[in-house]
Amino acid sequence: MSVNVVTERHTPVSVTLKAEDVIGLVARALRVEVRLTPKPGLVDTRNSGAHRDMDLAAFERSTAAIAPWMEKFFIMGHSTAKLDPQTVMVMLRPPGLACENDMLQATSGVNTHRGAIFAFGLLSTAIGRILALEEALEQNRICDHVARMCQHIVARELSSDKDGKLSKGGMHFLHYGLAGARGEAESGFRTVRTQALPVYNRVLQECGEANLALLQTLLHLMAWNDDTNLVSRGGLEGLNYVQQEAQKLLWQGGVLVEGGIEAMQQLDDELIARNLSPGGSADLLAVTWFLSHFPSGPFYSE
Ligand SMILES: CC(C)(COP(=O)(O)OP(=O)(O)OC[C@H]1O[C@@H](n2cnc3c(N)ncnc32)[C@H](O)[C@@H]1O)[C@@H](O)C(=O)NCCC(=O)NCCS
Ligand SMILES: Nc1ncnc2c1ncn2[C@@H]1O[C@H](COP(=O)(O)OP(=O)(O)OP(=O)(O)O)[C@@H](O)[C@H]1O
Repeated sequence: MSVNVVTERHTPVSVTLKAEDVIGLVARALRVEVRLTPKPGLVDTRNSGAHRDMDLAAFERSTAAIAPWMEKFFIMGHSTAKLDPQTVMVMLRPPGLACENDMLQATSGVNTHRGAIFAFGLLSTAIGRILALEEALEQNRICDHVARMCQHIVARELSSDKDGKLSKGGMHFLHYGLAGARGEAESGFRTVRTQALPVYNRVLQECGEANLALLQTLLHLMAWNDDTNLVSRGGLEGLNYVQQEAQKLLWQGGVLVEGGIEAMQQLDDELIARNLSPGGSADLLAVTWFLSHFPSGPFYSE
């Protein structure tokens, strides 16, 4: 199957998308995200953000360990294309957990990419499914297939207290109605489609610098994404603080004005001091970069 894939410079090139292309694109998305600097509270080339147990090298090892799994997700999506999408979701759990396990092996037990594995496992499966169904490989269609696979996942996994105790994600949902990574996937990455991709495309077109476009997109994600990582670390107060600070910076022009990069560095220092890390927004930034390589296509209602 031949599709138009857009490079960083947004030059459309015609390629044949195979499993190894998906592995390569996911690995690049994770590396582009972690190396982007300065990211407030997150691991980057400037520092390890608010994380005492991980660094850039751990992210590199983790990326190398999880990228090959994307082929398995892709093949699984391809070979189960005739099955009901919610059945596919059930089948994804064992390889999803095995991939998490490989990540933990590579990082000596540190969670570098749990959220990212969830998002990219679903995206790789959706791409395999779309190719098997001979449908168009477009952003909105890929997200629509993710949404269908994840239908009812929030209600099923976050509303019930299994064995009488709620998970961390379950607590966030019960106390604050925040559905985290599952909610974003069930909505077909709504925050990415409606906030992040439009900002990324606009800034890239206006200034032609991918790094600036990514940093400005990260600020938008931090301003509007209900990141449960921040709630885990700083409660609702921590989430509100990061959203308000990111909104303030955006009002001043974000990284696109003079002094914008220095302001990001200051926010980085602030988040480190408060032990806050917007890991969910970092995951969605990588998803944005990944999806930007596909044509948008028409919108599908849920
Ligand atoms: C859903 C997962 C991520 C469970 O995690 P948890 O209960 O801790 O959920 P929670 O939403 O709190 O956060 C997990 C991670 O998601 C990311 N995240 C947090 N908030 C958001 C958000 N709003 N949007 C996107 N990502 C987010 C962060 O990186 C965070 O560390 C996942 O580990 C899981 O269910 N694994 C089982 C394997 C599986 O079913 N895989 C199938 C697809 S591969
Ligand atoms: N550059 C990055 N720096 C830090 N976290 C990131 C980065 N990119 C993505 N993340 C996401 O952030 C999550 C890790 O955050 P965190 O360490 O707060 O989670 P945790 O293991 O649940 O918490 P804790 O460290 O308090 O036990 C991962 O799931 C990962 O997907």
